[in-house]
Amino acid sequence: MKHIALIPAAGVGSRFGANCPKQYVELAGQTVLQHTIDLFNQNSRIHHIAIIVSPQDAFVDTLIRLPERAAVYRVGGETRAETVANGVNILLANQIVGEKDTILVHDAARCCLPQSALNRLLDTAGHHPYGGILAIPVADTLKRQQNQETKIAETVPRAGLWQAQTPQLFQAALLQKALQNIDFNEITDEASAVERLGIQPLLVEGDSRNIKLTRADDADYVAWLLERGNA
Ligand SMILES: Nc1ccn([C@@H]2O[C@H](COP(=O)(O)OP(=O)(O)OP(=O)(O)O)[C@@H](O)[C@H]2O)c(=O)n1
Ligand SMILES: C[C@](O)(CO)[C@H](O)COP(=O)(O)O
Repeated sequence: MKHIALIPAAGVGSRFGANCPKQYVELAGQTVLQHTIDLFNQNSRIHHIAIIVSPQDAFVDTLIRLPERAAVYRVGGETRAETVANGVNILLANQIVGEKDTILVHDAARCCLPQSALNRLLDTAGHHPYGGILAIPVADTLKRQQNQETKIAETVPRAGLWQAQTPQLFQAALLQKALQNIDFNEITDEASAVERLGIQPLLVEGDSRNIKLTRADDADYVAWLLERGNA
């Protein structure tokens, strides 16, 4: 059984607001996507790294150094879920991944994933038939807003609530089935698609450093984390 990393990198980065998609912004000496590719390339347990970009991507060929274990697939979709579904389909159709091999879906924008968290996910969920995801227990008090207004409707009890991170790891055939015949706009992570099959993936303790570069004001912290190195 092999572990394959699938990196959806077909987003436009509208919340980040740079003059190119945020995965191609340079932080700590190289692009965000290059940092993400390299962190999987540093882990000998990862057999292949599949980078899924949009068919119109104008950056990947010039800005990314591909390690031997990695390949680019130009099958990105309109939504993150569609990008992942297209990626899983092409990997299975071309027998780059077998049905029982695991796929670790990881946001290109989470370029600070520590190796310790990646190994914890592989150790805990790598052989589990229902897979698992990195996540961290919610630490802040949660408020629900009143309809569209910026006033508090209620405080939501946080006990038992976790924030989902990536990687999200599943056997390839299960992930393909979960992403078939669904509304991609309703799916914000792979686990929620698998949950719809009545399956309960594992929650594996993530790491607060595994943040998703989302807005411009995340950039300084992400750059600082990258400069320190990820253990
Ligand atoms: N159609 C899409 C949309 C997103 N992604 C990827 O999914 C990851 C997480 O998405 P997000 O952080 O939301 O990135 P963007 O969609 O680019 O950002 P925004 O929503 O601000 O436009 C990113 O690596 C992004 O490139 C993708 O592959 N295909
Ligand atoms: C998959 C994810 O990173 C888990 O937290 C998140 O749901 C992606 O959300 P986005 O809005 O597509 O960035």
